[in-house]
Amino acid sequence: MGSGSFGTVFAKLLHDAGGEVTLWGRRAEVVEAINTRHENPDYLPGIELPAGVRATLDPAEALAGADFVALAVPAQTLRENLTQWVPALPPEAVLISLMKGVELGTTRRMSEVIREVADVPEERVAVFTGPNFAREMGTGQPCASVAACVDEDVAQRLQAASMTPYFRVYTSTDVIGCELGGAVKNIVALCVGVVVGLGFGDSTRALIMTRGLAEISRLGAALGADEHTFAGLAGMGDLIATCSSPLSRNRTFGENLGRGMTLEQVIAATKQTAEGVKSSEPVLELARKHNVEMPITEAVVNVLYRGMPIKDAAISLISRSPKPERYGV
Ligand SMILES: NC(=O)c1ccc[n+]([C@@H]2O[C@H](COP(=O)([O-])OP(=O)(O)OC[C@H]3O[C@@H](n4cnc5c(N)ncnc54)[C@H](O)[C@@H]3O)[C@@H](O)[C@H]2O)c1
Ligand SMILES: O=P(O)(O)OC[C@H](O)CO
Repeated sequence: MGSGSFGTVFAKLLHDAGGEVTLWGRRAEVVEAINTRHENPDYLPGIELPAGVRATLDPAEALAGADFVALAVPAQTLRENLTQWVPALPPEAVLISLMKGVELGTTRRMSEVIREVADVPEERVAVFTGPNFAREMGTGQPCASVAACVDEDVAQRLQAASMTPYFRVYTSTDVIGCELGGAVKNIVALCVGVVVGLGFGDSTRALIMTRGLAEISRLGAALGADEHTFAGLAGMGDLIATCSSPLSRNRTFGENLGRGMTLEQVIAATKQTAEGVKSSEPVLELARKHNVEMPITEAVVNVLYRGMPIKDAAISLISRSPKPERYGV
């Protein structure tokens, strides 16, 4: 459900893994291009989609008879979209979140929004997350991800439905950790982007990534995640990919800010979803509720929403009081 970059490439993956897939899209020209040209020219130009991946504008048609319903809309529109789709959801279908965000206003993770809106038990909600750039997956580059569900059997079913010769899937029952890894790395990538845009090198980048992982782990521990998750694909793996790649929309957003563009200019230049921008405030709110320090997230929020000049935010980070490295973890 959602035919942007990731919804489209996930449909291809499920098809390549042997599934029968129908993709829902909201724009007629995208649906038409997928069905006739086997390409999504707006989001994945140049990537050939299998003829078996069919697209439709009708959510009920896409949902009919589905074993898995994968949700790939922007995190902040999920509640509104899913509310409309609930009457057409097959009663036994597993709902998969592909989204890496936290809801503004409620601080809910995507799986929590899904459970609330669709009124389903946690055993029917899974999360699929890892270091996966749509364009790289779309060209069949070797990649891996994590299929997470509190019910190990459901995680294994999703694993079986998404493994291909080019794509490896691991299972996890740590839904909280997997979701936090995916959502908070976007905020760290925004910060890394700023650092890159300012012209700093790999030492500074490694500093932000490492301390970023420390604050993801602190929040995870406070929310009941398994800290081992953050050393895996959904944690460190995705952090490395997103903070290192020019393909990342979040890193690119930060880089444009670091180069001196105004926030309005960067927003206007960003054509795809950079989840960290809107998720930064709810993540900070979540951290405050649980007495967790997240200085990088706070610096990002200060720059994006509180008018703090980048230079002041940088000084606030580097001049924090001296601490042992394991502080708070
Ligand atoms: N692109 C990637 O490489 C990648 C990888 C892993 C996870 N994700 C996650 O997948 C989710 C979707 O991101 P994406 O990369 O596909 O974004 P995208 O910007 O490429 O596509 C977003 C899609 O949502 C649609 N959309 C926008 N507003 C909508 C609304 N109000 N109602 C319904 N549909 C709407 C757009 O038309 C588009 O089809 C994000 O949470 C992202 O973090 C993306
Ligand atoms: O382009 P980004 O920054 O949304 O990152 C995409 C994926 O989450 C990378 O795993």
